[in-house]
Amino acid sequence: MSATDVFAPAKINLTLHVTGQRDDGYHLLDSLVVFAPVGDRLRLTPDGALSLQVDGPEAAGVPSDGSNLVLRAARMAGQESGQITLTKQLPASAGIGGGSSDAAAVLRALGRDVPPEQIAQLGADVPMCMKPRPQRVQGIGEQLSVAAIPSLPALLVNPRVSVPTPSVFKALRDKTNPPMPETLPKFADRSDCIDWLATQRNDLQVPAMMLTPAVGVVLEALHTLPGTRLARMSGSGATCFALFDDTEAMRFAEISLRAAHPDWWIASGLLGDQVQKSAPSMATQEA
Ligand SMILES: C[C@@](CO)(OP(=O)(O)O)[C@H](O)COP(=O)(O)OP(=O)(O)OC[C@H]1O[C@@H](n2ccc(N)nc2=O)[C@H](O)[C@@H]1O
Ligand SMILES: Nc1ncnc2c1ncn2[C@@H]1O[C@H](COP(=O)(O)OP(=O)(O)O)[C@@H](O)[C@H]1O
Repeated sequence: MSATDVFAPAKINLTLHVTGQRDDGYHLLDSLVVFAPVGDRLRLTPDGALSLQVDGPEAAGVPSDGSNLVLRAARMAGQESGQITLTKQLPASAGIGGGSSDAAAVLRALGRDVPPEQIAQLGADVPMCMKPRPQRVQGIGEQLSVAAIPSLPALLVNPRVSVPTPSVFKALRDKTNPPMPETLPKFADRSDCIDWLATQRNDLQVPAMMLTPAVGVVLEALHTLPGTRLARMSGSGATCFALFDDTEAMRFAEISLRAAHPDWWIASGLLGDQVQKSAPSMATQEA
């Protein structure tokens, strides 16, 4: 039998409003999420007992045992056989949901009906990664509604410092912040969308910068690039994104950033575009 290849795109929180906290400690969110054409790749081969091999430029430190979300998702779907190779292109613990997107990609590839409540047990980010398209995410990550977002030329930048999500939530002082408007605006065009995004927030950005000063260094570098319209952190960090008016401005800024910071993980491409299953167009560079 032949192998199945799946693409697990990076998740970007264009906004991330923390609007409350549940009794169990989980935080209520209101977030606009898009996906990028950069991501991990998975190959599922149907022979032998269920096993996982992790390779690729970002594999270091990613577990290949039963704690990997890929194996947890496969077992949850009732899969007992087959070799899975996970090629990590996304840095781990980076606020771009790498592990969650990997888990969702396996569930998509296996095509079994797993109840949404079970999928959410893999992680708050996994439900939104099941259908990688622009969406508004509420609750603790389980309430999803499709959103209309124009494609956004972006740089994604990680200073190669991992940030544990629980510590960032813990460091957030005010847990109850305003949500996004009940009805999202209808964007006339890309520029209109970026203008509106600039009025919104990532409430985890300040606590992440306090815990990890490198986040502030990245944001400063992105703000000073030519053509940056908006720079913000994604998720709990440390990956940040910068948005541009067009792909030319994005590429120009990318060249300058790569020259200044050859040690950072940098990717570029159109966020929110229909993510291609097998032919991602985002360029990445290894350190
Ligand atoms: C912050 C976000 C925003 O999209 O992204 P990342 O930074 O992980 O990419 C997510 O909510 C993260 O989702 P995920 O990383 O899957 O979370 P989980 O594994 O379920 O939870 C990790 C820890 O984050 C905290 N957590 C997570 C989600 C949430 N709504 N409230 C929380 O307080 C809890 O401390 C939890 O123990
Ligand atoms: N497939 C996977 N890819 C990356 N990390 C994984 C995976 N499975 C489990 N993990 C563990 O999950 C943690 C969070 O990883 P990740 O999903 O990349 O974080 P984030 O959502 O912040 O980007 C890592 O520290 C790693 O130990």
